[in-house]
Amino acid sequence: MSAPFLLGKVIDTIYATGADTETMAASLTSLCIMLTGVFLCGGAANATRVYLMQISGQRIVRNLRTSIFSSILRQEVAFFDRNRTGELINRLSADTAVVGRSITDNLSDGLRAVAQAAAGVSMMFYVSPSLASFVLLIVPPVAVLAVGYGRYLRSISKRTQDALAQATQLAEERISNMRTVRAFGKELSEVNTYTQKADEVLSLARKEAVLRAGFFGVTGLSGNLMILSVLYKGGLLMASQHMTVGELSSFLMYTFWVGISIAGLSSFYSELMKGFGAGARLWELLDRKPEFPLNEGLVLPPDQLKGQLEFCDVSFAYPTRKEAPIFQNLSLLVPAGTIMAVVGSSGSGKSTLVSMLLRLYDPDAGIINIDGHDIRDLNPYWLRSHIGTVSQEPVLFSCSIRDNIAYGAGDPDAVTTEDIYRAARVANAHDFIQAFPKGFDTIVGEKGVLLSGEGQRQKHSRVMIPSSISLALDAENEFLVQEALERLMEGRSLCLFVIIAHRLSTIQNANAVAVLDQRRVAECGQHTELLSNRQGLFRKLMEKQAFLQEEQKRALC
Ligand SMILES: Nc1ncnc2c1ncn2[C@@H]1O[C@H](COP(=O)(O)OP(=O)(O)OP(=O)(O)O)[C@@H](O)[C@H]1O
Repeated sequence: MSAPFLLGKVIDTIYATGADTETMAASLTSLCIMLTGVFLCGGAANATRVYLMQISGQRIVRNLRTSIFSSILRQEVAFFDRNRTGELINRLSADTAVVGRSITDNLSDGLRAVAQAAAGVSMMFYVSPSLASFVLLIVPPVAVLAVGYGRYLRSISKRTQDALAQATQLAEERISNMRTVRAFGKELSEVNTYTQKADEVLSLARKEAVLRAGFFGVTGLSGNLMILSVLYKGGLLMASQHMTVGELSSFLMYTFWVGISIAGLSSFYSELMKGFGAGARLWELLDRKPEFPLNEGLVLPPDQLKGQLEFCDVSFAYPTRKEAPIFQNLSLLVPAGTIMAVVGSSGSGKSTLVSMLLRLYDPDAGIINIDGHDIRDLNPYWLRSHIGTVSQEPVLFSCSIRDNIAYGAGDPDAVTTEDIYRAARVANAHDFIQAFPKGFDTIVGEKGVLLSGEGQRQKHSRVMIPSSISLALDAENEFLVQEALERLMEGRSLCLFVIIAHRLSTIQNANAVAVLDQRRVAECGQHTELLSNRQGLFRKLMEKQAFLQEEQKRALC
């Protein structure tokens, strides 16, 4: 006897024979044994399913996270001007978690619900195709409703994740600039701003809850409608002798079964749509092709790299501020083997010049050449590995000083302790690092300004750009940094230096000085020559500088 009829036949037999208590007991016992068997097997299968889904789910999330992180790190620098740290971190942690949930546990539950529903519906059709067709008339309107609901849920989920990303962005910025927040006594107002952002997330979550409740209500109701229609239509069929009691009872059971599966399916569908919403930005990130290649292009043999640098008619505006050009038709030639100091008032574009040389941004017009090669033809990875920079913002990772110094090397694992000491000595940092109780093993915090890890890397540099020696440094540190730079410049066979400098002592080491003003190189020549021009910009700049330093000194006294 075929399985779908089995249960119906058992009930029919009991009903038709007016079964006595023993027959009833025997039937119930065999039913219990069968159910216990199914229950135990089901338990073991379920446990295996949960375990496997958990493991594979975590693996999916891990793969998603690493692919996204890799995609983020490949993007051009302008991408990071548009997408801020906190937001990206949120994508990496929260969005991937939501997507992970929707495709792991949920997918397994969903597949089970689909299989259960499919089996239930097949049984219904097997027992009575006409009754099944009638009962399932409810499905098309529910399906249409589900599509609309799914779309809306997806958009809400996307908005929720966006709002969450903004909240994380705000928190990240404020926490990482805690000193500024404290200095201005902005703690309470920042808490209020964050609360507003958190409220936005809450109000979207509320909308989602209402939507979900509505949808679950409708699917629950549709299950009940199915049962009512079975009772109504099945009763008619039974009265007209087209259906037996057993068939109707078993049909009813399968309808229950399908009703429960539909509840499972709704939950699966909701989670899936939520995952799609949260995943929208992740797919965008994954699919995004960086505007610049990372490691493609021309690599010059070492003997061909002389170090002549030329900016020809360069015009540039930051992609996020196209309306405010930084350079217009800027031209500058730095012959090989010379040291060029670049000076200019704050905001005149000194750092931008360096960013362009490092090919973090491409000019909107004009060309930047190194030894006659347009830097757009050169391999950016190779180019940067030959340019050493000393940043005015010493960026340190939260690990030991030793690891921070080694980070600058091509292969940090190959760096010896002696290399690290040498780099620290060159950077004038060896003695004060040794003075820490844990020396080079001292753990520095995020942005724990102690020293720059570039010493290592500069060993291999042919072009070097120490950027602004910050005025904010106190007198002693400034002297140490100056001295370190001079030491770096002395003992090396570098072809070209571009120094971005404020101090005359640094500028004096240069063969020529370029003064940036009004989006171009306003003056260029030897520093003595430029200083002798009383009306010249350089002269004015240096006078202002001297005045500021005098002020600073007085403030220190
Ligand atoms: N990533 C960026 N996106 C948009 N604008 C930027 C960006 N970086 C710098 N700017 C703007 O470009 C202009 C030039 O900045 P840049 O940092 O190159 O000047 P600078 O001469 O190095 O200044 P300072 O001496 O103060 O360091 C400034 O108006 C600055 O606000």
